[in-house]
Amino acid sequence: MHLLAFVCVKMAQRVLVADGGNKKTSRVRVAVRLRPYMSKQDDKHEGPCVRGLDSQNLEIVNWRNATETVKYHFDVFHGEDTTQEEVFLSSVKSILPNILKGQNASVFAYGPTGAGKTHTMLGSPEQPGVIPLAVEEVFNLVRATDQDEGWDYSVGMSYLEIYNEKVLDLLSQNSQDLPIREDKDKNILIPGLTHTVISSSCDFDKYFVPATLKRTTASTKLNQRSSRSHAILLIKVVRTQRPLPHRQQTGKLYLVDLAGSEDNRRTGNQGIRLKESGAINLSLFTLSKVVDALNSASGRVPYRDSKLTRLLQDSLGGSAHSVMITNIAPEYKYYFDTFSALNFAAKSKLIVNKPFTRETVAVPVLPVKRAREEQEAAAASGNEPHKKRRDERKPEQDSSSHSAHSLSEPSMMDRLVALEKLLMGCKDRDGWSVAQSRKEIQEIKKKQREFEKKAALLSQLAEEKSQSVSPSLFKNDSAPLQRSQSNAAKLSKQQAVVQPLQVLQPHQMLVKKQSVSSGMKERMPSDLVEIADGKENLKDSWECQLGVSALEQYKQKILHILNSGCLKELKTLQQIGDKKAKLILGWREMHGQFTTLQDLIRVEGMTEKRVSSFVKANILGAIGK
Ligand SMILES: Nc1ncnc2c1ncn2[C@@H]1O[C@H](COP(=O)(O)OP(=O)(O)OP(=O)(O)O)[C@@H](O)[C@H]1O
Repeated sequence: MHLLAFVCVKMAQRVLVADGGNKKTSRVRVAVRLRPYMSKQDDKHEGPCVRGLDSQNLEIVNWRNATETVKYHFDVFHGEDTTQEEVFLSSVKSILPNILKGQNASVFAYGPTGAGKTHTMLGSPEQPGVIPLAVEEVFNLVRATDQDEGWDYSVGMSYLEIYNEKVLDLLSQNSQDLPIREDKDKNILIPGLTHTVISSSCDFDKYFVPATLKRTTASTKLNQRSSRSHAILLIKVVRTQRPLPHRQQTGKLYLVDLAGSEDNRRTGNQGIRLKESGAINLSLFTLSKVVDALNSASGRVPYRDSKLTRLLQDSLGGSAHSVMITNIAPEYKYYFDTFSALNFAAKSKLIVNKPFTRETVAVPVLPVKRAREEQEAAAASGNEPHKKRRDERKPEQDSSSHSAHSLSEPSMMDRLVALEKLLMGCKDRDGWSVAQSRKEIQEIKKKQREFEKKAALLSQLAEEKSQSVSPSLFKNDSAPLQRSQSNAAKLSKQQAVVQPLQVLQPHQMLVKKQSVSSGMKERMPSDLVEIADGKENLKDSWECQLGVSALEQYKQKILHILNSGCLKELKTLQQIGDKKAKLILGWREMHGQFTTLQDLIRVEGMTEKRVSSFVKANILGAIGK
């Protein structure tokens, strides 16, 4: 053999074979699973607030008008009686063959805490969930391949959790926070993450079961064994062709059990639980922003804003065949979480991925090329030169325009970490300058504008869709979905719905006691009045004295600031500090406008009492001015 040829063969490298021309699109498939009704979760015996209509449709009571329902349409609806096997067969099984062809696939469970995500993904020995069933199916598929086609298969696994924004290896004894990197082909890599080759589903259990026991869980008021982290299991199938040039295809399957979105008023979280909850909600908030950005085709998708979205980059708007299973609970105490989860699921089904096969072949390369590729491989594994590492921190899009700022300005991640500190009530304000704050608000406002544009588009689409849906689709012979009659009176008070102020006509009220004195406070005493019908509705008499229309005008003014105010304007409101103003901006970005002041109850940290006090302080403050 010629010496040069020998060197070249010795230097053979696996290079990527692009098949970009074959890219087909694949919409994210969205399934919704309703957990069975649990009477112990319904201490007020109100019955369910949501129910299935058929295999794709469901309805939930409309919180604005309890006599109406809001209907949703998904790829699949799994009712309360659906078995684990049925969920697997109808939502997951069909995407698995793709990973044997070198394509990526992902299944992730989303939903409020206690709604059944872990049950769906993990299950129990008696009722195995998506993870054990999918792993078994992968081995079945490998066994069923035709040996004569000349491919060898190898299956491996990695397993990690994202806990308090740290990536921890569940297959390692002493895991540190692991870095996330992206190679030149946009593959997300975690240098240092354990990859274990497995030969059967029994072999899988050997590693998976003890690792799962290490996952961070804790008891909250809503779930005795609540997952406090996002768990991501990666099953990697590598197939290598026996004859030269040894083509190699790698398919990855991500099985994700997300931590539940949480309302800390109901979970009773405090201390460490509250801190975990802040991290969970922040990453789920970023997930929602990613979905919004993908739907609005707005250019930059904020994948890098949380570790979760960075790792799910390929599943949402990337190259994976993705299935999202949204778990919901039927009891009224989950009502608003269920409503948000359904809205998130509805917008996720608009996302389109572009799956394709990533293949490498062994080809001879010249030493100079090898040197460059080695550099790139080093970059991916984190051992690159200093300059390269700095480049990696650039935002995903438009790197040229950002690079000039990269040295002087903190990254989005840094600012989010600072925001996270604030959300967690940490007093450390280092690196949180006015300029940064302002810049962040600009970004939030920009996102808000995009959101509004998208909301208009979505409502237009929804309208078009509702016109095109045949009436029989929502045909429903069952009795209307309503709260149990015996509790209806109490319930109107528990829902975040304000009774129209007109019902509080002065002639209907009996003044129980009234203080007589002068001055601002005395003009608006907080004495109690009783509604003539003898019900428990007690109202501050300052509201009565103000008159219905004046009161409504003040409320509308406050609502206007809540819906359109920037950070500074929000902070002009009584009882709204920096932290609360940011939470309001965040809520607006996720859910749009507040319909009534009572909607504020849905903002983290706001209780019914705080909302009342906020309304009172602001109206009295405005009158006093
Ligand atoms: N489809 C179902 N059938 C029977 N029981 C269920 C079902 N879904 C959930 N459960 C039960 O409901 C409880 C809460 O479920 P699970 O722990 O899976 O919720 P989760 O969404 O993972 O909550 P978290 O986010 O707090 O971890 C568990 O006791 C679980 O066994």
